[in-house]
Amino acid sequence: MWFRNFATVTKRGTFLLRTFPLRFNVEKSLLRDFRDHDVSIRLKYVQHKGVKGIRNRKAAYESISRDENGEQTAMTKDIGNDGNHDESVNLDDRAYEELVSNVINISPTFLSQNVFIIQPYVKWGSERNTLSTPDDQLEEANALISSLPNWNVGHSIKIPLETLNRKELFGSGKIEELKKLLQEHNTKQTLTCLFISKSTLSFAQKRFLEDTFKLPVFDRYMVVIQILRLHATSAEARLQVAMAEIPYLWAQMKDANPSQTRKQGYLFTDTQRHILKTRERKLKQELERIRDHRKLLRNKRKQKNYPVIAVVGYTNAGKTSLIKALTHEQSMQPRNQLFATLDVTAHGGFLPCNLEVIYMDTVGFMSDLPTGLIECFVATLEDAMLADIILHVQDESHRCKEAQRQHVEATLQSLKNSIAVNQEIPPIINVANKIDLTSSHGHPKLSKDMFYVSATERTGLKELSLEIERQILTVTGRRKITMRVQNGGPEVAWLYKNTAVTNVKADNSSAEHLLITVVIDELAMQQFKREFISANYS
Ligand SMILES: Nc1nc2c(ncn2[C@@H]2O[C@H](COP(=O)(O)OP(=O)(O)OP(=O)(O)O)[C@@H](O)[C@H]2O)c(=O)[nH]1
Ligand SMILES: [Mg+2]
Repeated sequence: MWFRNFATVTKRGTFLLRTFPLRFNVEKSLLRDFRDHDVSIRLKYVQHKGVKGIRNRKAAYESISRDENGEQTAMTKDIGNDGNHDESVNLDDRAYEELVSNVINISPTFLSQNVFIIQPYVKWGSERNTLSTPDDQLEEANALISSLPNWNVGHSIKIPLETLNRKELFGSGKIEELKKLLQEHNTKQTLTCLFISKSTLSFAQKRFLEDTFKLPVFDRYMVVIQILRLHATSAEARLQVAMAEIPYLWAQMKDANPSQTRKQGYLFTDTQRHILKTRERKLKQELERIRDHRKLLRNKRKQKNYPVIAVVGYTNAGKTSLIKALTHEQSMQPRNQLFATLDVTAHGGFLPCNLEVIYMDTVGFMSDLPTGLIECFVATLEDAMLADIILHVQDESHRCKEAQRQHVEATLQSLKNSIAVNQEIPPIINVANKIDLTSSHGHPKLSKDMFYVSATERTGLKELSLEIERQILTVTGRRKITMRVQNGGPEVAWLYKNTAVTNVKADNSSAEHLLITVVIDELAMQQFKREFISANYS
């Protein structure tokens, strides 16, 4: 029979429906059907397993750890990137997905959408955004939508409001205005949804707007979550994105007025709350495990004594492109999309003095995102905050570069407080990228506080590398010194093994000696002195 797919006959001749309470309406009709056929039904809630694949992930991480203890050849593996190629993770959870799609319209499949964007803004008073203009905000809203494949901007407008905190967001006058506008732009019924570019809308606001305009309504949180879901490929990123959804779902559930939601066909049951709680707990445990794993990797890097340079900045500023230009790592893929990078990854490179360093690529920042969303990525940004220096990459060609710079600086400050209370922010080198797109291209400005580069045209990189080197040597207590050593002696092999050899030349005063310039830290210096005390170094 057709219902055999989700029902089994028990020994007592009753049916066990393997279904989920969310489908209760469907089940009720099923019940009627079954009653008509005089069959007794016993409903059974089959407990979903929450975050599936957790055991797989444990095995995956154990295998990563095993790998690390084994033979390692490539530098990238050596410096310990997290399980980016871990395909075994499976976050599929039908019950949860159903809850998500009911509550926040997040679609697991990325259907094409023709979007009407509304950018609300406050003209006067304390709620006014002083950092970016409504046009800039609208441009960012457009970029967010364009970051999703098959999502097009049908039309976009700015709407001035007195406050963003009105219960229904828009007053009745504005609602009528918007209805007319929508009619004008939707004569062929091609618009599929509304995007209100505000960090979050309350459950009530969303339902009210959906009822009024007869279209699904998205806020920034929902759009960003869709982008993050799409771009999250590694185990860690997927867990973080999964975690990022939870506070939003809780907030929506808290918002929902039971009588109103029941009327509209949405009812948050205790079972749903239980699903959410279970998933949240499991995700937290998993992320905690990843955090510990990252700590291990960090300690390993520390033991290897590689200086670490964290590359941070606003999304799309060119962080990945800059690392690619500095390391020549061809496999890196910069993309013209917001939140293209969702993992903190390590990439090996060399400074002009030949010192081997690690560049950490990080998740981009963006303004007007709820803190819950950012907090989920905090663990990965921990690596950045504990680096030796930070490169703050800024898009020099962007109209809102100043607002973006301020936003990143403020976020770094707040990260400092939330991650490591006693930790000072590492020294920051400011990098103005994409100068090929500015009028000063060809005549780059010179400033000691800002390094002007083009990652794609590879201009300004030499000066930047020298500054990185200068700062790295200072903060890590390394020195660049020239030693006079026996030609072919054990000192030469020792120096090649334990230091970065910058230059080697013959000693004009003695054919038996070489002058070797190395970058060496204090510990290695002491060891060298102990082993080759008679060596003549200067
Ligand atoms: N013209 C020009 N384009 C650049 C330059 N640097 C990066 N881009 C482009 O800017 C876009 C974003 O570059 P990414 O390197 O992915 O930027 P990102 O900061 O890593 O972005 P997220 O990972 O999304 O935060 C890509 O299309 C790059 O090709 C540059 O110097 N000049
Ligand atoms: Mg990137």
